[in-house]
Amino acid sequence: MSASGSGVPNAASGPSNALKKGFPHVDLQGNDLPPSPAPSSPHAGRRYAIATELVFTEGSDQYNASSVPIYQSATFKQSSGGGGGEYDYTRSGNPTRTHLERHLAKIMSAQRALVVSSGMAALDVITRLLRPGDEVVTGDDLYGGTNRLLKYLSTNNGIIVHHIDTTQPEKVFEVLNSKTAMVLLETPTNPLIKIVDIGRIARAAHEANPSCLVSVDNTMMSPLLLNPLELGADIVYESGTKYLSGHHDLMAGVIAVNDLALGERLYFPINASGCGLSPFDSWLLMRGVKTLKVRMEQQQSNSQRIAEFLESNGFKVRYPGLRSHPQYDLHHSMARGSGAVLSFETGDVGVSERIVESAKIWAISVSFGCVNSLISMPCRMSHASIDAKTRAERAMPEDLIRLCVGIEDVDDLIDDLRRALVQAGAVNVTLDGIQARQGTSA
Ligand SMILES: Cc1ncc(COP(=O)(O)O)c(C=O)c1O
Ligand SMILES: N[C@@H](CCSC[C@H](N)C(=O)O)C(=O)O
Repeated sequence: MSASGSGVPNAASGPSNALKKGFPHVDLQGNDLPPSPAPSSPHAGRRYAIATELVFTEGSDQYNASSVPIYQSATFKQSSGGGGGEYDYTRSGNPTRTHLERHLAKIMSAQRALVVSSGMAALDVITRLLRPGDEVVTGDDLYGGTNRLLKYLSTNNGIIVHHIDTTQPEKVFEVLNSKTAMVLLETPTNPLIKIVDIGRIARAAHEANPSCLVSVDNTMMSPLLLNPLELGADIVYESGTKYLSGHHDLMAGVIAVNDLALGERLYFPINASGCGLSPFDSWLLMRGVKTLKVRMEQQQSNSQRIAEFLESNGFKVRYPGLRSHPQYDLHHSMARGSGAVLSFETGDVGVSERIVESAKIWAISVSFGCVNSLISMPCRMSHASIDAKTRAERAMPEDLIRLCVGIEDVDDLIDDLRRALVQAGAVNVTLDGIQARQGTSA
């Protein structure tokens, strides 16, 4: 529809070329359009509770579209030969991506957010801040892909990587020094669900080297449950493939910072390499994030019931919602919930394999954060890129089963798991119920 409201563009009375250059908002048919459609959530910071902010957006879309338009365009016409338009080329910037970035910055309580093509692309962008000779201090339980990228950087780019048990801050303090350029933390860790004291380690890292960048992978928690920037981190990043989008229909990575100069340093490699998120995936992620709270709440309450079911039947379960978790208090001093990933041991790799293969509702799949429940064996799947010797040194149980809990009916999930445990021979069945087999659980 034309801005005049007639809906019929008048091509015959279109402006001259000179006029078009002089009036950038006049379209080819001569309609005087509202300003360049750059929909956004322009207010920095949250004004409402997160449940509201997740769905609430304000924009300057010319047609007041409720859902952000997908600007599926590689280039943007300029009003003069000197360029200068808000957007020129989608690798450098795109209105749909900007809309998402501003929305995420608000939700993540950050001054700036950047969205890229995957969680690993986000870490790649962050580690491009490093120079040969720089030291990185990180955990000994990390997502396999993170471990792989760090190994690549230490083998090929002269970065010195220290893998430390970050659940013990004193061990971290021993290696921090003036060359520590980055501390890279995951909490809870994937897949051992270990908890890291972000604030304590961030303070020590900044003392050792004031320009050290403390980066936190917040994928397991999402901004709904944890805001690492508020605990002293400089950079927070997440795989948007997981909870932020929630449906396993896209790959994305999100980086958020409060320091705008740091944000510019991170934007540079995104534009230079071209890993910014595509317009369509930006739109999908924008749609997905609106339901983060309802999804996560259901996933968490299901997880709590499932963790209690397994523990009460004699399995060693790792989940921060269980009082038996050795860092229960630390986790809940930082986070507003326990998340929806848990892992447990059976004591026997063969038994674990049979459980995974006997489950029906639980899909055998890597990843987490989806509305569907997933089951996997990290040592064979998500963490297979960590060699067996390193896995053993880091005490990763080969029989570990990871459950990534979805939004299904929790009784159905428990029934399916119980049946898989029985079918796999993981439990003794008596009139009183089931119990993990003697010697199979810790
Ligand atoms: C904790 C964690 N961080 C980062 C990533 C990387 O994300 P992506 O798969 O979107 O590259 C993953 C999984 O892939 C992960 O589990
Ligand atoms: N083949 C992939 C495995 C991805 S694992 C995805 C996710 N982070 C998880 O923990 O399940 C790879 O080699 O990266």
